[in-house]
Amino acid sequence: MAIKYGRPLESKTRVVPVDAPPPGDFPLDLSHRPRRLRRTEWLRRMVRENVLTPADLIWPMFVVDGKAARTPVSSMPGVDRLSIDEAVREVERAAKLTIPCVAIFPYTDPGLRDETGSEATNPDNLVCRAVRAIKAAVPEVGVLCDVALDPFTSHGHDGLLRDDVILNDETVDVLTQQALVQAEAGCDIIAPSDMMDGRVGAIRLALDDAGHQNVAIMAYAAKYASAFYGPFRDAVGSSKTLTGDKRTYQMDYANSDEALREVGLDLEEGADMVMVKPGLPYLDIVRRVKEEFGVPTFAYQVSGEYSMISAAVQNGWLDGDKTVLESLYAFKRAGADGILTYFAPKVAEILRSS
Ligand SMILES: NCc1[nH]cc(CCC(=O)O)c1CC(=O)O
Ligand SMILES: [Mg+2]
Repeated sequence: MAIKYGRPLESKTRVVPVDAPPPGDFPLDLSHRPRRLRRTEWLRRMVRENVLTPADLIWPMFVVDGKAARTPVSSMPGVDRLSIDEAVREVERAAKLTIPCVAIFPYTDPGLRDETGSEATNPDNLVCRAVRAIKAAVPEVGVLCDVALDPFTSHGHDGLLRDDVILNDETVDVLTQQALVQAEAGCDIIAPSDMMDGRVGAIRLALDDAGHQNVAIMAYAAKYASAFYGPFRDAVGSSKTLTGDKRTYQMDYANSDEALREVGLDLEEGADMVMVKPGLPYLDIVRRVKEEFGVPTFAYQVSGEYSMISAAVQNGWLDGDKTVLESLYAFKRAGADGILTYFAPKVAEILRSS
């Protein structure tokens, strides 16, 4: 892949200072000169250890009710909420760019949100309608759906809330129904992002009972309670109503061994793939998970990471293409098999043109 940098320093500047020691002291008697392998683009390409391709990308999109509508998410420059017809067009674009999979997140009308997130299990909710339309138009692209109640609850939490406590087992029951309506709509990958205990096993069992043996599960297994999710909550419309934080179910960012226990449990319960989230600040976790389990391991470059880079690019402080490529190569280097990123279409275009 051609990353174009400026001309090499040597060709612009005189390296040897005028009053350098006499030329007889050079060359140094070095046994190793690692720079030899960095000398030219063909050589750098030849020894490159990791490669990023469009097949590494999962493209998250936000859908909204309406027709021919795109509404910008103000805290995510360049990202719009899409009406279903617009989302279908973007998935067609994903197909052309050979992006294998998209992830669909709904902005649920506030009037449809309630205490128990009942819209989550409506077989005709926005997500299910979007999935049906996408699979009908572009069946060759995979569709992943988040399982969690936060886009549907009036309080913005991922689970059922009673006396300020997020109920685990009762929530798992609802999530199982949510997964079923999504699978029924044609979703290929169910991705529980709620961090309730035992939900992967319950969902696997329910999917199998309903004949959905081929629907895969990508567990948000090591999902941390993170401030980097802020812009996403704007996008799905849960930030204004969210009461408190999610630290009783999402992980403490001070922990690392715990991530391995969480991943181990989700795999035992039947997860096909696991995810670490957020992304860049948690590459140590990606590396540990990949080394310990050797299963398909994904990372989510979350909304806050997207917005940080985009804001700096908008200000002219960072070069967008180079920064985005570098950030995604970092995931590959850490051992990720793929990355959920809002930069997916942009990156696929960069990769295609280089
Ligand atoms: N449970 C829902 C969910 N699924 C993905 C994200 C965050 C994604 C992003 O920030 O891009 C969240 C938000 C949260 O847990 O509060
Ligand atoms: Mg867990």
